[in-house]
Amino acid sequence: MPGKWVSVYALYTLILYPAYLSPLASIPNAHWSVPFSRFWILKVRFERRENATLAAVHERLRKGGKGYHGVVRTGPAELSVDGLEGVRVVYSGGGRGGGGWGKGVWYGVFDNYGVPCMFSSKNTAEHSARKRLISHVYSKSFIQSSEVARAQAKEILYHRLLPALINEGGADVQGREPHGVDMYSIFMAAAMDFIAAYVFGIDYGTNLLKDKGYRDHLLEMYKARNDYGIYDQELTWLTGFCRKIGIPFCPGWVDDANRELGEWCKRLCAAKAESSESSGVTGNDNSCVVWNALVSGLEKEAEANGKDSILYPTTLSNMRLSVTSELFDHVLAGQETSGLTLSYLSWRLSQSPQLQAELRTELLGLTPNMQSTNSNAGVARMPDPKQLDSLPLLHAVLMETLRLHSPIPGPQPRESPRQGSQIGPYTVPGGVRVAAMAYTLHRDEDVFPDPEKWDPTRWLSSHAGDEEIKMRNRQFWAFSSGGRMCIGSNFAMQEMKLIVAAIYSNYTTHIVDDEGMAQQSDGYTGRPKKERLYVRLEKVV
Ligand code: HEM
Repeated sequence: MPGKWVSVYALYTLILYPAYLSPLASIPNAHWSVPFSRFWILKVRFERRENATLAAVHERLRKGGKGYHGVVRTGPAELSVDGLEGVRVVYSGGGRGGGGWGKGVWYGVFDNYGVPCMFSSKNTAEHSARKRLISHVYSKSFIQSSEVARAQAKEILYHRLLPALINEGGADVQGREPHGVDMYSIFMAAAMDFIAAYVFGIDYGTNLLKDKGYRDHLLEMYKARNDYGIYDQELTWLTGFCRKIGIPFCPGWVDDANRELGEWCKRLCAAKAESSESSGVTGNDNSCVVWNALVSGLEKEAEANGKDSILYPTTLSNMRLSVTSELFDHVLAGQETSGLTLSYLSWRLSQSPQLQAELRTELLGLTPNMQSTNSNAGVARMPDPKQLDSLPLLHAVLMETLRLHSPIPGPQPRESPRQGSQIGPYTVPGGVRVAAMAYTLHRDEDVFPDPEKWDPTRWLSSHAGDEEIKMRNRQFWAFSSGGRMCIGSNFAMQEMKLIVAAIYSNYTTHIVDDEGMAQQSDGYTGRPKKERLYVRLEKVV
């Protein structure tokens, strides 16, 4: 008899409830099996085809018309949302139930040294307290007027980036045939040098543009870290269990790479901590803007609230590692995203000499412009950041690259608040994993016609109406949105514009070997298949 009741209970909990009675049962399924099991979505994820698959599901349902409200069920307690309404509810706390959409265990892999950083912190209130400490130094007005950021950019662009293009064989040098430079590697290095300088000061940051050997090693280690994170994110219980009983679930070299990267950042922090540099010296490229803001913010918080602070358990009680964990995240988050965007931008521009010529004309209108000529050789000329930011074509090529080749195209999962929420007509109970993707938002044909085409004119008022451009800006999601939106977006935009301006004011680029660039990986981050891009640089005179 008990066997009968067990069967009834199993039938109810495994079949009837999830498929017919759960509040999620009225949401269209991405696959018939999703109410009962995660098997389908895990398979799609591990085969690295989640973005394209979910985009096709949303597209099919949208075209079907009736009954589609931008929400698709992807697992027993998982949803995928597409469209601005879902994004507003999940990422900006709109709709019934308001805020409280937090991050779940999925982001635990971004804890460094076992200590959370802002990016991985789960509790919304704690996250806001962390963000408040440093968000001012990442604001657009602060960055545009920062003499420190300007001095650091000048050093990196003129004394590292432009020389590296020549040294690494990409640029014409009299008497030498250029064989092409790996711009992917160069851009990764430039992005790291920029963010590391802003965090630690120029001397205590990195110099990967010069140190190609360590750059290659670092990129290899980073790759290992990225490729295996998915196991911990999706099979958390299994990987935890395997660790407990001593069974390795990923190759030893992955753990070694993670450990070495962690030690590398600890060394950067230790060197900074031991330095005698005083904070905030105007115009001194050795000022460590983010370090100063974070450390002084935490010290003030400790003084004001001590053990009562919301940051005490995870951060103030373990200051040194917490600071290291936070800054480690900034340098890694700031490197790959900007490096990928610049690589795709350069790849696209290299296919269009005409567009390069138009961009150069625009760049040479800067006062001063960044062209180095025989008469101004060796003079580092820095444009006004506001003027640089207002160049329409430069902005358009960057926005279009971030749209079509978003460095984070994949799902950004959040957990519905305990009290539940409402997305469109659907009631979503607490604890459901819900995610939107830049990949689908950026391919909405109504907003971006012919979405697979890289077309910067979509962003130009000379080619598109004001309302169209406004609509595109609203749908643009490369940096996410709401309280957990990218803190580095303004820094990234300025740094990338400076790098593009420095290169394209002086060179025309031609593709030598772009194998793999067209195959951007399908996952949380989108990297080109071969992780390299060889171009030849021709000096413009
Ligand atoms: C092209 C450049 C960049 C892109 C496209 C980008 C994109 C993003 C996205 C989509 C998120 C949200 C991810 C999620 O919630 O899963 C994010 C968060 C974040 N990004 Fe960026 N990012 C860029 C550059 C940077 C830079 C330069 C920094 C350096 C500080 C940075 C630091 C962060 C941090 C700390 C967060 C977590 C913010 C929070 O939780 O409040 N990013 N970024």
